[in-house]
Amino acid sequence: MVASEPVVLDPFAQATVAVENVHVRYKVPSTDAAERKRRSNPLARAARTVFGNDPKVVVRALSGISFVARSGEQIGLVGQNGSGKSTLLRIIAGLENPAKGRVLAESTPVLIGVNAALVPDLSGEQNIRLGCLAMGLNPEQAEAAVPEVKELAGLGKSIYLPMKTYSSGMGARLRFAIATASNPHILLIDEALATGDAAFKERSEARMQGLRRSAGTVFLVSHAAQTIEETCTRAIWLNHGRLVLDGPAEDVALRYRKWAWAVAKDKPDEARAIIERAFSEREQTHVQVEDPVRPRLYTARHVRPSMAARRNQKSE
Ligand SMILES: Nc1ncnc2c1ncn2[C@@H]1O[C@H](COP(=O)(O)OP(=O)(O)OP(=O)(O)O)[C@@H](O)[C@H]1O
Repeated sequence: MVASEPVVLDPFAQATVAVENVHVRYKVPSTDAAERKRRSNPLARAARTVFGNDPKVVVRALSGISFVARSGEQIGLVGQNGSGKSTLLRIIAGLENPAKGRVLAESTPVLIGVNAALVPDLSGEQNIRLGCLAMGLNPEQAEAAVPEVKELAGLGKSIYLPMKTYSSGMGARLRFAIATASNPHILLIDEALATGDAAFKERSEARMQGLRRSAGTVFLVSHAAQTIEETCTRAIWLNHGRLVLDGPAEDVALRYRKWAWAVAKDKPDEARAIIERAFSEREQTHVQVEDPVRPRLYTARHVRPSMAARRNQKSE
């Protein structure tokens, strides 16, 4: 009997984004008096008193984040305030460089609200054209996208008014509609859906489903575990910049909700136990992207005739 071959599943099949051991640190001034005392020698302390500079502390926004996103996945990022969700989106969008590690994407990721260079003095309609051009559409494509973006934003006559007159929710709706107009393969959304009303939520969810069908990858940051459960296929839970759990959206959202409940009810031991259990059960993803090895090209001056060829030359 012939032993059957082990089946090797390719975890990178249809990969759209690979995040490889990403670390992000910020060096920021701190007014903490204890920090001031602990960190400085008398000379530095005297200099700070004179020049008024606060000592710098390092904030570790992300520590060793690794995962691979694939086509058709809608990935929710959950975690408490300051856990690193927005930082991760900015790193994927290429707006910041990690201190260590790297991100590879198969096409340009579009981050809602930042990539679209909108101008407050222009009307919503003019901003649609501008935003579409900024995302790489040509003038004809931008013009053709206007009606659909207007309809998705659903701002009525306000679309003809300057954007500076919009409420934050109206601005968010327009940004969402513009960002999805270019049919990005990789779409990054930071709480955009939370700002819309019920009708807009329905339309934007339908639009996101359309994007998923067209084999894109959507990242969605939300504090609401329910939003993640309802709209995502997979979820990543971040805590203090570390990846706690990465798995099916329902499973991750359920555990995150239990943890948030324990925190809210002031049960730190229970909350810690939930995090530790999640850490211990987590399957560590090790991402290592192999750079293609370029064949070395030798110029003619490096090509030396073989010994035999040289002997033949001499004997002739
Ligand atoms: N530009 C920056 N300079 C210094 N520190 C920063 C900067 N941006 C983020 N941080 C810090 O990095 C950590 C992660 O912040 P981030 O905004 O990614 O968290 P978040 O999970 O998106 O939070 P929230 O849910 O409140 O939006 C925080 O401690 C924050 O203070």
